[in-house]
Amino acid sequence: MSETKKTDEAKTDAASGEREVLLKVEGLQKHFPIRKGVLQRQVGAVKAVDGIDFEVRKGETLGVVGESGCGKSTMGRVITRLQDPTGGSIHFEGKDITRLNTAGMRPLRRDIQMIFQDPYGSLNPRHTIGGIVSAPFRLQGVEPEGGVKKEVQRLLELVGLSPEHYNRYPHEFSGGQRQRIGIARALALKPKLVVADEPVSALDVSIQAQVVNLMDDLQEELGLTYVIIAHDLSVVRHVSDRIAVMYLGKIVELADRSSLYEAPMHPYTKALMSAVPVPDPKRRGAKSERILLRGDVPSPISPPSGCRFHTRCWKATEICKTTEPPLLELRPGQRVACHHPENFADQAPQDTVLLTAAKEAAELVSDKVLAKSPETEASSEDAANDK
Ligand SMILES: Nc1ncnc2c1ncn2[C@@H]1O[C@H](COP(=O)(O)OP(=O)(O)OP(=O)(O)O)[C@@H](O)[C@H]1O
Repeated sequence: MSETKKTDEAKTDAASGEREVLLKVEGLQKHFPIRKGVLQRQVGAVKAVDGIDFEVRKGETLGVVGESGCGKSTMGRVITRLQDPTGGSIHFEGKDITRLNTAGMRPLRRDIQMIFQDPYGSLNPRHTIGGIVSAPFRLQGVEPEGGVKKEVQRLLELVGLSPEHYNRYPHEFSGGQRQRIGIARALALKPKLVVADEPVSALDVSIQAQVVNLMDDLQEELGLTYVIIAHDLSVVRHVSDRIAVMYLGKIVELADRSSLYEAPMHPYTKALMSAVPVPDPKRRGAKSERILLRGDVPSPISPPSGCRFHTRCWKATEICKTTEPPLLELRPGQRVACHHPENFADQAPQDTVLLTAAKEAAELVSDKVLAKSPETEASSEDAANDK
């Protein structure tokens, strides 16, 4: 994806001012029960989201990244209350919305909106664009000033479409245009929080940046707050103020964008970052730093003990298998859950013997990466000696 318009400095400046908290999530869980037999007894649960804490401040963009199956979409659906959480709490503008029922949530539906990944599936093909974008007004019984049609046409212009598109049907539009229609619909009621689940991943790479830029411009114009979910960092890297990295239902790192890019601390973050192509010619050697993760994300039905990433991590030692690392603020604005973080002092220096899985994982990591931290270097030597 090409560069988005905003400069790094502008976003960093915006992030640095402490702003009011709009959304606060504590200990959030979403477990899907697995039932079996005639009596449909519960025999287990898919722990899609398994205890996460974060806040979103007014006017900021929080990017949420992680591989497929890490629980990002579930998190998005739970914080917008499209699904009920199993545990934990969600506060919006200081109000506890964790257990609000449909009627209780109705007024909040104006303030919290969601944009979905699939611009083809999320628009009803039998409805005109006018009908689709005006639906929120009908559902909420809102009559905008100047009438619905005028407001819808204004919204279409706002997202870069023509007001003449009002009577057309979704099939007449390209993927990028359809996503603009989805954005117009989400913005109709002037929401305070927009949760966008993979908003551009179904689109052609050439138009991904256009849609992300549009969202960025609209944020400035309308004072929106975003949570943008993506499976890799390339989409969110230029527009996020802060980024949360999710792995198997947990947040493993949460940091200001610049801290995350300059010095990622969780090995999983580092692996995700190494998968993003680097356009900078000065870093031509970067390709050799690519970290390949072995296998898929383990099952969220029975996640690995201790640190959930230990089965794929090249730094994992015994403590990683036995003790879950807490999400700690190791540097201001950078929270990490790791016993052996990158770019920071080892949190369990006494524990140096690598697990077998780590030795195997290390084979997929270039020497350059392993050599970056003295602790890893020592551990990889141990691994080599162990063989
Ligand atoms: N309704 C459901 N019932 C049972 N399991 C579910 C349900 N929804 C999601 N899951 C499971 O929860 C886990 C997390 O899924 P989720 O879609 O939230 O992940 P994700 O990180 O958004 O991945 P993707 O990018 O593929 O959507 C997966 O193992 C998924 O199979």
